[in-house]
Amino acid sequence: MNKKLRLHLLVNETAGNGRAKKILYQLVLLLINENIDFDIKKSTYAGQTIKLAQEYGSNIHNEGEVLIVIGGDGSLNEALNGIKRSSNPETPFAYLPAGTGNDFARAAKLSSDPKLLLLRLKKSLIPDKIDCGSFQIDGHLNQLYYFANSFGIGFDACVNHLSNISELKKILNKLNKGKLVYGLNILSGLRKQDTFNVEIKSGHQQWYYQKAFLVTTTNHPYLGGGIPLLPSARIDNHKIDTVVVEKFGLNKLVKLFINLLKDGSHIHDPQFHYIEAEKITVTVNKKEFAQVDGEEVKLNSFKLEFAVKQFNLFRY
Ligand SMILES: Nc1ncnc2c1ncn2[C@@H]1O[C@H](COP(=O)(O)OP(=O)(O)OP(=O)(O)O)[C@@H](O)[C@H]1O
Repeated sequence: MNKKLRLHLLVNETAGNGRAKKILYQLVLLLINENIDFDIKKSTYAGQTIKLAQEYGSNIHNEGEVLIVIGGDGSLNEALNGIKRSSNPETPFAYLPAGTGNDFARAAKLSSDPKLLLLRLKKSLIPDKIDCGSFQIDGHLNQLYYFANSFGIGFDACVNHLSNISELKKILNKLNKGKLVYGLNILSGLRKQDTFNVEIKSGHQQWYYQKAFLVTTTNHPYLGGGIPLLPSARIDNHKIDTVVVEKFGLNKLVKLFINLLKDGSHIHDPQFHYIEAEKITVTVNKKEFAQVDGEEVKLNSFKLEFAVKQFNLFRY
């Protein structure tokens, strides 16, 4: 017998340039039709989803009560961090992808159809354990942060930065083609991004690269709205992967990009490296562009301790 559902919707209406609003509307119609109790909280500023999810996780809930987060990868990141900071960090939640990139949903094979989510919740309220990454910043070791997708230093973060400030993104977003901006900024990123030294440690092993231009620790294959940087990465193998790519020229970039799209053989290139581990330390002693789950991070240098963790998600 199913428990009576009571759904708490937590929405970033700015996500996906209108997509979150549309999905919220579809879900609400469905809930009214099916006579399912619900309430709605909307984030009114960047960062508020952390607070709202933390409050939710810290309250006691009856069986049948479910938090549903509606938004893009940034909103998912905030909800995950809020739940993990709450007094019940294992609190499960559901996620309806409604952003422009939706990389986590692509990796977890989540649909943005509210009907499918509702069917799942009516069938079972047992959540699934999904990997996420955690990181600590040297000097702030008492605070653990989480990511569902990736933490990137260098090229991908530079492209992410250029895309986020791009006027073109606003226009293309309106045409539902916001993802294109990331592709268009790849060339500008290649010109802008310098190389840097990176030191990586995992267990007793150590690696040192002098001409890195992308260092991304990832929970799954995708970045930038579906680019399969590391096809072998999995969200349920209880490992995270750190990818290091050394600088190369435009000709090689084009060749590698074709291989990446064709069959994933770019990973065999001698300038492409990846390390799979449960724990990994990444050190970059220089200010570089950085992103976590698509949102910009500002740090003057990086000594980051990454680890794989898990969270409870109603997968469907
Ligand atoms: N009311 C708000 N006004 C402005 N920004 C907000 C508001 N609510 C949340 N945000 C911020 O919007 C950021 C981007 O949202 P989100 O990532 O969910 O959507 P997106 O960028 O369209 O999707 P994706 O990251 O999948 O491409 C979030 O990191 C969050 O901090």
